[in-house]
Amino acid sequence: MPESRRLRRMTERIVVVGAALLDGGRLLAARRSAPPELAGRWELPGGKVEPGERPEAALVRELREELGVDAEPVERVPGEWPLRPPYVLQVWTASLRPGSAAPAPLEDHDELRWLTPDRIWDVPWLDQDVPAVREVLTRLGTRTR
Ligand SMILES: Nc1nc2c([nH]c(=O)n2[C@H]2C[C@H](O)[C@@H](COP(=O)(O)OP(=O)(O)OP(=O)(O)O)O2)c(=O)[nH]1
Repeated sequence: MPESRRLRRMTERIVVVGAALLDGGRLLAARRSAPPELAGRWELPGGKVEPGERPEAALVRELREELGVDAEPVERVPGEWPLRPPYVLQVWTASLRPGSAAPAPLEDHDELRWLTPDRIWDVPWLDQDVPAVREVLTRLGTRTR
């Protein structure tokens, strides 16, 4: 690992952006296919913010790579949730831009599901995502679309 990256890891937290992708009051959940310890559990699609990258830009990039969609970040969901150090999860609500393809599980996931608020807990979310999803849920139907 380059020295700059090593130092960054020692001294800083690295943000993972998760997208609360919303459509018609439903939230998109994605089932991880890897690594083995996370496979089968559900998460908010997204990924690591690269050095120098704005989190909103990382979110748009990750959703294009993982789901093949053209997404627009809407607003930050307040809070920050610890993952395996040095990672922390931050969440933005997002919507599909007009003309975007429908989400498809292109990489990292093997199933996607649009969940209505009453169905949010039907899937086994990653333990570390539960508080973030709970926060998203409180905003569904109020601050969204
Ligand atoms: N995307 C995402 N990652 C999560 C969530 N919850 C959680 O613990 N993680 C973990 C899984 C991974 O260890 C890390 C994010 O890695 P990733 O594999 O999704 O991101 P990436 O595409 O940038 O990764 P990489 O393969 O380039 O290293 O955060 C979540 O809700 N969304």
